[in-house]
Amino acid sequence: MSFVLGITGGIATGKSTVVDLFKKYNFPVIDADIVAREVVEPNTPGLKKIVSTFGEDILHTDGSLNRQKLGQIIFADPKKRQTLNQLLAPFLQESIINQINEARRHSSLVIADIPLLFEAGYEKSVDQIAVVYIPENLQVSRLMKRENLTEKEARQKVASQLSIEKKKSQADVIFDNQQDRSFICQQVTSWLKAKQFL
Ligand SMILES: CC(C)(COP(=O)(O)OP(=O)(O)OC[C@H]1O[C@@H](n2cnc3c(N)ncnc32)[C@H](O)[C@@H]1O)[C@@H](O)C(=O)NCCC(=O)NCCS
Ligand SMILES: Nc1ncnc2c1ncn2[C@@H]1O[C@H](COP(=O)(O)OP(=O)(O)OP(=O)(O)O)[C@@H](O)[C@H]1O
Repeated sequence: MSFVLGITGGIATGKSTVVDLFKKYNFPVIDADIVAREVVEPNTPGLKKIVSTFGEDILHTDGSLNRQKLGQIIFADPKKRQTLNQLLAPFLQESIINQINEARRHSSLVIADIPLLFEAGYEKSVDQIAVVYIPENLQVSRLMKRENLTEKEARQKVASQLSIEKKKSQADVIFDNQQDRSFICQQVTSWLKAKQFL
């Protein structure tokens, strides 16, 4: 029986940093952000639904999705964000669950990197949930730095998700990313050893 560890956290709390460590140990990773790109590639039913809801203006001239424009719309408007989430949820869920099941056949440990794990209800699809945690003010400052945003823009993005404190309170495992990368690396390695995956 293989074990599925769901990894989540808030935007810019360090999920990719943690997931990269699992990749270094060669554990398979399902990345929900990649799946979210695949289901809206040109000529997919997902993209057709987006166009029928948000209009042709949401496309680049080559017919691909203008992600920046859609991001600007949905991070500023909770109703439109909910519309997009509901519209994509079935496509995302089918693909994520299929990929998890496929990876389970080849590995004793499967990592599912799902930023919106709690918001989208994937709790039952994984065996344990790890939350990559930093306090909100640090989250805002790392996000501002990474994406060159103003504080207002960064706080708007952070507010579009369940708060990091609520996520932390629902976690089975907490990876604390407030210090340097060697500290988070130690926590991941300890978890792998405790679970006898190393
Ligand atoms: C709005 C979109 C087009 C923006 O694309 P962009 O390339 O700029 O960002 P990217 O996809 O890399 O997402 C970056 C981060 O934004 C956050 N995020 C993405 N979508 C949402 C959302 N609907 N609500 C809250 N936060 C979100 C996540 O933390 C994610 O890791 C894109 O994020 C999208 O299609 N979102 C809806 C799909 C979704 O729910 N993705 C998350 C999978 S769990
Ligand atoms: N321990 C750390 N110390 C300082 N900076 C860090 C640390 N961990 C990550 N960062 C930086 O913080 C930012 C967010 O990290 P990362 O991209 O891993 O987060 P994420 O949760 O995957 O983000 P998103 O979901 O938004 O893609 C990046 O610019 C990264 O370089």
